[in-house]
Amino acid sequence: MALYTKNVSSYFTGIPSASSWFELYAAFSTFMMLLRTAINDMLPRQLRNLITTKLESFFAKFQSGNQVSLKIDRSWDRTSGKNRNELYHAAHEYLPSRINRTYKTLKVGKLEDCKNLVLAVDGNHEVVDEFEGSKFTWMLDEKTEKDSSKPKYTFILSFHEKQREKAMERYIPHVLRTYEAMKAEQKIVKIYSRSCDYWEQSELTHPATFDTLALDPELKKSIIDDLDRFLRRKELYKRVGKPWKRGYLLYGPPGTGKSSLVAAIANYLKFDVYDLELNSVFSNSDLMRAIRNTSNRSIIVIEDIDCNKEVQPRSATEGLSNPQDSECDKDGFGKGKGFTLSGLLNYMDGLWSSCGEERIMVFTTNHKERIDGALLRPGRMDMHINLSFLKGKGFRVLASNYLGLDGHHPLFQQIDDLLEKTEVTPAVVAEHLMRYEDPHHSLEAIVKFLTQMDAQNQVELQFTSTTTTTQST
Ligand SMILES: Nc1ncnc2c1ncn2[C@@H]1O[C@H](COP(=O)(O)OP(=O)(O)OP(=O)(O)O)[C@@H](O)[C@H]1O
Repeated sequence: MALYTKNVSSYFTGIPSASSWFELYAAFSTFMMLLRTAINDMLPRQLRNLITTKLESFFAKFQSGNQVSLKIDRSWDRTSGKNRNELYHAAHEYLPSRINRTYKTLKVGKLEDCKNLVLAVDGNHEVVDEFEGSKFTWMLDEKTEKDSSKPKYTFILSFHEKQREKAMERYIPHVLRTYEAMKAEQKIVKIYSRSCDYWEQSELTHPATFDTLALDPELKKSIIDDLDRFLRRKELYKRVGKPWKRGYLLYGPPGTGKSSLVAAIANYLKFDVYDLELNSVFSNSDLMRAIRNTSNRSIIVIEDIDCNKEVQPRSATEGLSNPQDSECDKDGFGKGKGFTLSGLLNYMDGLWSSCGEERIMVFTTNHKERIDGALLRPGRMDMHINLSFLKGKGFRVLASNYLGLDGHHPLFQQIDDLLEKTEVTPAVVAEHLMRYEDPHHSLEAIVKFLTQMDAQNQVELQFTSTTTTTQST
């Protein structure tokens, strides 16, 4: 025991004092600072980066056994009909914004219909993203399967298994949130059109806004108010058990601004636009898949709905359907035997409530009277917006847009009077306003054009009344 006590005390007497430790620490810190400065001064940055990368990949080899890999396919499940994988699209947009020194090759392009350069992750190279002190490695994998000519894209997300919880609960939600924020911040409004079974996206470049639309100011205000109210009412829709969606019917002659209004709504709400051509839909299940694969906060546009025989008044198409079609109509969606009005109605009524929120559905037509009454009722088309011929107040907007005339002009009154007497679309007047650079010349040309139209109308009117009188005598 005595021996043990002696040994222990001699052991403690060998330990340096606290001040010695501090001296040692200070010397070590100074040495490290000098070393770091020397390395920074003597080695070029590229060489330093190379050394760091090599060291990282060297140590990574020893950790690969603990790596977890997640596969993020572009399509989730083709058979279920809900195949758009939001996480894939989020990664696609998010990763180019995280390019750092570990990223060596990058796809850069300038698309015809996009304003900015587009960046994309190149297959074969990793992108390492740091989040809360942990590394998450992404890789884009491209495979072409035997029975398909189209390549299949998959993102592989790898991380240390210790980070599993962080990845699932914080990192992936962070990627999705960042993607949503980027979309809102960068104001990238997309337009999607269908190609085969996919929605192909491009940037919506249509510059129309509510400011540039030549519309009656009261109508314009009522549309904006309706949109704002719709956005505010999430809770109300939930409380009353209605799907959070709104349907608009835009009707009026060609060239009165139906497509421009869709673009103005999209630019105002920052909602993506899905341009659904019913002629490319071959069955109810096809229609269901197309609508289900649209994202939240979007506008689904079905243009020229009267041109699709399927949505004309049912009396007009009664003779066309075959027994198989009516069989598949019972549930609204058949087994691919033809697309029907009831398929569309069913979808609008209830089914889409279970998949997605904040949807706006816009139908456009030049002939409202040709549309089946069932489609027109509130709940399906909540607001009917008549886009008509140009009148004085609308003309002021065009004069401001095209000629920069914001105040008064002596010819305005004459133009207003002529517009009251003629039926001319904003598209035609806009076309005339483009012809001259001088505003006064432009307005004179408009006066001349409208006067001619008015005179022609008078002649036609006279001719019609003469013919009617002759017939009756
Ligand atoms: N109300 C409007 N305000 C401003 N510009 C308009 C308006 N209407 C038409 N225009 C001009 O005319 C062009 C064509 O208009 P737009 O395509 O929006 O009409 P539309 O009603 O959708 O026509 P269609 O029925 O043939 O598809 C627009 O690009 C725009 O320049």
